[in-house]
Amino acid sequence: MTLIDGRAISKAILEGVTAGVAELRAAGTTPALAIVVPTDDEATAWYVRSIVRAAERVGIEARRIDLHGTTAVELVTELAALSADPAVHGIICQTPLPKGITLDQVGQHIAPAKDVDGANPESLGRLAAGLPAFAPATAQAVVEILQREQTPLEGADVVVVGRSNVVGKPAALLLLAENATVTICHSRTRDLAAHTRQGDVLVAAVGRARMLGAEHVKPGAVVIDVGTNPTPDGGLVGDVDTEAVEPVAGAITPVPGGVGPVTTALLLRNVVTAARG
Ligand SMILES: NC(=O)C1=CN([C@@H]2O[C@H](COP(=O)(O)OP(=O)(O)OC[C@H]3O[C@@H](n4cnc5c(N)ncnc54)[C@H](OP(=O)(O)O)[C@@H]3O)[C@@H](O)[C@H]2O)C=CC1
Ligand SMILES: Nc1nc(=O)c2c([nH]1)NC[C@@H]1CN(c3ccc(C(=O)N[C@@H](CCC(=O)O)C(=O)O)cc3)C=[N+]21
Repeated sequence: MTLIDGRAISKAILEGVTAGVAELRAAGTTPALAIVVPTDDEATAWYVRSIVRAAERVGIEARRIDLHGTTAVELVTELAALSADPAVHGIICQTPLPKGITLDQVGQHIAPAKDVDGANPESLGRLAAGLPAFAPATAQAVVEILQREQTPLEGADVVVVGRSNVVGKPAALLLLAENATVTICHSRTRDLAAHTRQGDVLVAAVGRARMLGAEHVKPGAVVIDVGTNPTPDGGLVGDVDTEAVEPVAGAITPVPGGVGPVTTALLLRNVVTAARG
């Protein structure tokens, strides 16, 4: 069983990002990311700090805009202003959003060219149509990890558990583009384990601590655990019961140290892509 090292993958991606930033700066452009934070959620705050830290290291300017308890109108106005600001190349709007506001709604006001976390439904549509678009960084991280681990995807049976617009759905579209045979499971799926046991690759994006056990995993499968569930003692666990699955799986991403750090690196890579225009 291989424990996949997400931090090492993140480091390798960030080296490429640093080189890309240097090129842009030499040509007179300082790549800039706007991070809109409409929540005081603690897990989100951690993610934002980690984006800002990584951005500083690679030379990307990170502008943080705190809008706790904002209204839909205020949020949309801010996203539209950032979309029109030539000094801003990438925009990410953090979730969760205040009650009654959905990311699909406000995401429409992020210009697709700056939509580095794929929040605009237009970006998701373009992704589905096979047109160039930014995918959410987390969904990209799933595929990037599989590719770097040299997991064959063409013709492989890949099972994604979860169908959110941020993770499950775009991850399934990206895997389909790699010619995998993709099954998407969700809360209404009958006999989840019967499906997940077919997966040469299993992607868990549910948001339920340690929900998937040994009975859900095909022997030798590569398991990508996207879940980041806070524990009462301030820790973090995935959607997969890693200890139970270890004797069955071929490889697995740990939580922490798996998909999370790769997500941050890919978000910044997207900013460089956006800044290149
Ligand atoms: N590492 C990272 O970078 C990131 C990690 N995450 C983590 O990934 C996880 C998923 O996030 P997100 O997609 O936003 O979550 P959502 O809550 O939006 O979606 C969860 C999905 O899981 C499905 N689901 C819920 N319960 C079950 C069940 N019992 N059996 C099968 N499917 C079920 C839901 O089905 P239905 O559609 O039917 O309701 C839904 O499609 C969370 O732990 C989140 O913290 C999220 C973003 C980034
Ligand atoms: N629009 C939007 N896009 C997101 O991608 C998004 C979001 N909103 N809102 C919040 C969630 C959460 N999320 C994480 C990313 C990285 C880690 C991460 O790197 N975690 C570390 C550990 C953190 C710790 O130890 O506490 C790791 O997994 O190794 C965690 C969580 C992205 N999210």
